[in-house]
Amino acid sequence: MTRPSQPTDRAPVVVGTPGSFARSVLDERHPALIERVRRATPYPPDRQRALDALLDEITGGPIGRLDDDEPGAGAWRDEPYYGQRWADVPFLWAESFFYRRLLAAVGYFAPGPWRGIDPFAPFKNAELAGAGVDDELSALDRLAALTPAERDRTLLLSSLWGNRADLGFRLSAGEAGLGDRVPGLVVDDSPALWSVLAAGEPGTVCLVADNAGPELLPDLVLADHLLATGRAVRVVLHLKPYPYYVSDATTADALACLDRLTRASGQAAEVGGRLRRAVTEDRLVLRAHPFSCAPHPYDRMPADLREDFASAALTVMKGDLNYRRLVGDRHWPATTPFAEVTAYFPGPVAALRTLKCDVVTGLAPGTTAELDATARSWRTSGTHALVQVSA
Ligand SMILES: O=P(O)(O)OC[C@H]1O[C@](O)(CO)[C@@H](O)[C@@H]1O
Repeated sequence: MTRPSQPTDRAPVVVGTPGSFARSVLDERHPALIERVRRATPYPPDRQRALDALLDEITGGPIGRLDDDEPGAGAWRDEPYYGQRWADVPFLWAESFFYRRLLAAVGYFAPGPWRGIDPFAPFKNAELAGAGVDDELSALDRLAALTPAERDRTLLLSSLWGNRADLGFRLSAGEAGLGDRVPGLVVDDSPALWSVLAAGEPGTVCLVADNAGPELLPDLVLADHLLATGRAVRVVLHLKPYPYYVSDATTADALACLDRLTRASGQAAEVGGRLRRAVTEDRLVLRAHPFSCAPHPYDRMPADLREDFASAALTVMKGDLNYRRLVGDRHWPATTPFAEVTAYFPGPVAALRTLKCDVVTGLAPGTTAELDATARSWRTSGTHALVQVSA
C-alpha cells in the first residue's frame, strides 16, 4: 500500500534565539552535561581536552565535523550543516549531533581502553539502584487485586508516566522544576490502542523504547503484560545502538533492568523470569537499529526498519524525542490531526509521551487556550501527558 508522505508545509523547529526552549537546551543543558560527564568519570588528559574543545565549539564556534578517522564518521559526512552556527540548524539535528560528538570526545568508539565505556552509565546505574525503583517494583504485587481493565490501564499509564524519568531533562529543569503530574491526559486514545491489539490475530508489537531504568522497567512490565494476556505473540523492543540523550536505553540498560527485576521479590521477580525466558525464545526481541540514533524524523527511515514497523500489529513510540521524530519536529498548529502527520507511517502507531518540548499535534480545538490559561509551561515541563493512536 502506498502511504502519503509527511506534510512539510510547516517549518522545522530550529535551535533559534535565546529564550526559546530549544536554545535553552543547547545553551544550558549541553554545557551542564559536559561538566557532569567529566565529574562522573576520571577521563585522561586527551579526553579532557577533547571535552574542552567541544564545550568551546558549542558555546562559540561553528559546527565542526567528526574527525575522518572517527569510527562511523562516514554516516555523518554528507550532512549539510557543518560550518553553520549551532543556533541556525534544526533542533533535532543539533541535539543528535551533539551526543555523537560527545561520544567521540570520550573515545566511546575509538580503539583503546575507553571504547564502549558509556559516559552516562554512572547516572543511569545510580537511578536504577534507587529506592524509588524498589517501591515501584513492589507495587506490582497489588496488581492482582485489580480487574483486568484496571490492570490494563494501570500498566499503560505507568509506562506512559515512566517517561518523566529523563536525566537530560532534569539537567535543566532540576527536580524542583519537574512539577506535579497532571492526571488528566491532554489526549487519551487508549481505548483505540486496546482495540487495535484486539483486532485480528495477535501479532508483533514494536515497542520503541526511550529512557532506561525507571522508564524502561514499566515498559518491560507492559511488554510482559501484552505477551501474558495474548495481546502480542512477540514484542520487539527497539533500543539505542549507543548512549544517547543521557538516559536513553541501550541493550546493556535493558539487560540491567531484567537483572533488577529478577533480583527483586514477588511479582517483579516473576515478570523478570518470564521476560528472560521470552528473550531466549525470541518472543521478546531486542533490536538496536542505527536509525534509532539518527538526527532525522521517522519519515526518512530506511527500508528494513519500515518493513519491521509495517509487519507489526502496532508500534508504540515512547517518549518525547520519539514523538518529535514521529511527527516531524515542525511548528504544527496544536490542532493538526495526529493521523495526518503520521499517515506516512507504515502501520498502526501509538505515542505514549509526557510533554517536554514545544511540538504537539492532535489537540481538540480549545484545549490549547485552556492549557495556556491554566498551566504556563504545559508544553515543556513534563507535567502533562498524552496517548495518541493512528491506525
Ligand atoms: O527522553 P525523552 O522523553 O525523549 O525526552 C527528551 C528530552 O530532550 C528533548 O528532546 C530536549 O532536549 C526534549 O524534547 C525532552 O526534554
